[in-house]
Amino acid sequence: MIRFENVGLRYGTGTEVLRDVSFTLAPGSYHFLTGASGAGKSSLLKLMYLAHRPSRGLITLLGRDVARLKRTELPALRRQIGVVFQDFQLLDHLSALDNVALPLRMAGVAEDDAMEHCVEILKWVGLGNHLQAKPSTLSGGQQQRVAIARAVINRPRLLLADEPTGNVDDGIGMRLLYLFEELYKLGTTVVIATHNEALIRRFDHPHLHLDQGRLHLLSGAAA
Ligand SMILES: Nc1ncnc2c1ncn2[C@@H]1O[C@H](COP(=O)(O)OP(=O)(O)OP(=O)(O)O)[C@@H](O)[C@H]1O
Repeated sequence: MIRFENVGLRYGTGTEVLRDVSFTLAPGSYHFLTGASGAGKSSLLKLMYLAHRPSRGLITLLGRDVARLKRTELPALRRQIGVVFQDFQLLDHLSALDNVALPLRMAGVAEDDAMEHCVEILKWVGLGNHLQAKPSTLSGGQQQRVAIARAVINRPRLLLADEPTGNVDDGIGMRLLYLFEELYKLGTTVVIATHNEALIRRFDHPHLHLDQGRLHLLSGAAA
């Protein structure tokens, strides 16, 4: 699913923020991505989404060597990936419901089915009373949940989420993790960056742990 070999990333002329990162994620695996603030978690997720190119090393994503990928091939690859980054990238002229429906409409899903599914998922993330709200009228935590609903709605092959429980209380955080768990059970490969030790202790998944730009794989029980 994802293979990194001796990957390094530097921004501009600065020092490397990721160094000699090597790992393989099997299809259908679930990993938490942990590490102190500034350790490089967001940078690693952005490499996995091809929002950044590595300064060195090899990345294979969904069976494709990223270095050989043409720019025109990028959108089709990204449509197989659900992402929740820290800036939620919602479309402000659309309602919460229409933001979540976007991936389904792009995939040609029948409108009635799409609506039913979107309403259901927005209710699950606690936004049943905000279906028609524009993102700018929602709180940060609510916008984050719209972004999460949009990322999971079409059962992506790969789900990447950056601090998805960062702006919500523990009850909603647990619901979100159950949502990711459901997706994982359906075969999605999941990588969740988080600081929330209390929540992730409830789920026994291995950790990709970043420490000063270097990656260590920790088993769920040891993490
Ligand atoms: N666009 C950028 N330009 C320059 N430096 C950057 C950029 N993005 C991140 N960095 C630097 O890269 C390092 C890793 O940042 P990153 O955001 O990946 O860490 P993080 O582990 O996600 O942190 P946090 O938990 O606080 O979100 C930091 O030193 C940061 O200052």
